[in-house]
Amino acid sequence: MTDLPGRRPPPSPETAPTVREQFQNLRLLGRLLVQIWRTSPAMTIATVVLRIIAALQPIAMLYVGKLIIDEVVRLTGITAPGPGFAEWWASGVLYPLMWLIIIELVLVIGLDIVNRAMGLVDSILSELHSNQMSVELMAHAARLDLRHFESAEYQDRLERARRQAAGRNTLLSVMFGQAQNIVTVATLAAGLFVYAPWLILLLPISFMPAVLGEARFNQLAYWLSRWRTPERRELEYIRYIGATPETAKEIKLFGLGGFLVDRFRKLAHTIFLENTRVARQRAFWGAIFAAISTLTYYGAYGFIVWRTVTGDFTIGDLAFLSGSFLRLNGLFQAILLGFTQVAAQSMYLDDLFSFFEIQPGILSPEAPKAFPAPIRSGIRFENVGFRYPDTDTWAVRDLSFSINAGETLALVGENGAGKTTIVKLLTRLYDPDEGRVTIDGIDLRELSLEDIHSHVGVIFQDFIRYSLTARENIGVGRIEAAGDQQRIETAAEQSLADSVIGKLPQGYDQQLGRLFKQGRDLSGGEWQKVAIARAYMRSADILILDEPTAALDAKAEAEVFARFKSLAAGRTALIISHRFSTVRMADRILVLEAGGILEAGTHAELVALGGRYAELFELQAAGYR
Ligand SMILES: Nc1ncnc2c1ncn2[C@@H]1O[C@H](COP(=O)(O)OP(=O)(O)OP(=O)(O)O)[C@@H](O)[C@H]1O
Repeated sequence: MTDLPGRRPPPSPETAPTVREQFQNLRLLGRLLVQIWRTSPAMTIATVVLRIIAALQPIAMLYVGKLIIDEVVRLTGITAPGPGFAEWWASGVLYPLMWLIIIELVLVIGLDIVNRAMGLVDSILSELHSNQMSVELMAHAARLDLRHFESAEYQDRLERARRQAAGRNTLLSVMFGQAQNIVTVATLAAGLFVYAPWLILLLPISFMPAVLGEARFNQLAYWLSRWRTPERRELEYIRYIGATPETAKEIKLFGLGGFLVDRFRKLAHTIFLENTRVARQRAFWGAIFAAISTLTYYGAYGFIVWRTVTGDFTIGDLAFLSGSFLRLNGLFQAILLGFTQVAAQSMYLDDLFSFFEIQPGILSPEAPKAFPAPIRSGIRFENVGFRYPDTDTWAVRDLSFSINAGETLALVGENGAGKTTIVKLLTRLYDPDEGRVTIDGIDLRELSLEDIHSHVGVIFQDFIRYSLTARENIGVGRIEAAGDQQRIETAAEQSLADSVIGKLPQGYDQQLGRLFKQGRDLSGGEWQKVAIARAYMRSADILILDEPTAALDAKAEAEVFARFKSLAAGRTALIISHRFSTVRMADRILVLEAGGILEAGTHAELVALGGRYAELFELQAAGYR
């Protein structure tokens, strides 16, 4: 289907859910209704009441219409009270007709008012609901594990759920409109039943084929769209890398603009072709099914006309019955369309609700132990083994070491040796598959996550450059203290970010990043100083710096670490760095290789050992000679 590498063929209809499964999806509407009710009970009641009023209007109109016609027919049969309108009026025979016309007028004006009020209530309710959904979605996503965010499958589900949260606005009015139409149909059908019961039987014949046909196409369209989620995310991604300040430099210099446009065009076109194929089939079968229902209508119409000719029905009855049959037919079309929309959208609702069913696996225990502050003995990794989900190689295995209380430990090792993984295990972003990590003998899994996070200050190598003000960029390190200027300034001094902020035209109020107007970008090293200040916002017992100084110049790094050492005095600290000038300042150094420990000791001991550390140190030192 596509000439792009690695692309999958579209799904075959056999793998798609059956019509029955699709009907089952309708039960999700119940959940949706509960949510809508929760959004605003008053608005929900208002829309229901308005719709009941609107639903009864058609039968009332038709019946008044019938009475008017019958009255006119009756009046044509009586002896005229006089030649002019004045005589007719004075005789009083026109009064019933006048009242009937006034009632019809009130019904028409009333419906208009009800419809407008309904539109207003629906639009308010659906916006409120959509906002609430987005908030609940963000809140739920925030509870999930890092594992979820690092998996493509989860990203697909999140993307589908997001689309649903934002795009389900019409579902609400369609669903309520459906209920309204069904009430109208019931009243009209009851009227029809009184005159010609078996006509009712014709109705299902006229609309069933269309319902089933539409249901099938909906499900195809849904399946296609679901199947294409990875491609849609890829489209988003291509669009993103093609037009952001972060990527512009490289895209321009490598001349990748054309390549990206081409890739986007091909992918978008493939999706377009598949969608139009379904749309074309749907249009064709839709026309056939519509013709079936029209034929049925005219069959019934012929029957009613015949019964009127034979005198079984009055002219008013004819108007009432043909009008109500015509409306029923129109309503069935509307219900059909609404049903297909509701059924289609309820499938998408599954995407939304099933996202809420994803549960985090890393949770605080029911009765967490108290965090051992201050730490007395230290942190221990005991035979720790860990594999990333969906991989079969161990990122770390049989790992045992300790970081003594108050000690600064450095981790060194080649790329992929497992350094960042150790940090993720130590902060319980992941749980080990084997062994355990303890603080003062307490397994991390016995502590509350909040405690762990508030006692550990971490800055990762891929820290976030928040497009917020300088103050907020530091304040987010301890969100409860984000308004504490004194604390922010102290953290900035400790990380040397104060000199960076001092040079900004608006100081701490300066918007950083290039995303927003008046934003000011910083150099890589300057961003790092700001990020390190975030770690200092916490009076954390454990400080972790995962290669945060890579972009700092040599002088700045020496200074940052001198401060780090003095601040870390008494605190337990872990640093990861590829620079030996930094590493040698640590109290003890672990050399990692392929997820295990190769060597351990102080700088002097390791150099004396003449092993891997000595070799790597020598290599780097030689570069400076
Ligand atoms: N989210 C992930 N999913 C699957 N594998 C991963 C993931 N993150 C890391 N790995 C793998 O786990 C191993 C250890 O990675 P880790 O990030 O701990 O290395 P590191 O020592 O910090 O490397 P670097 O010096 O490059 O930062 C590597 O083989 C890596 O490919």
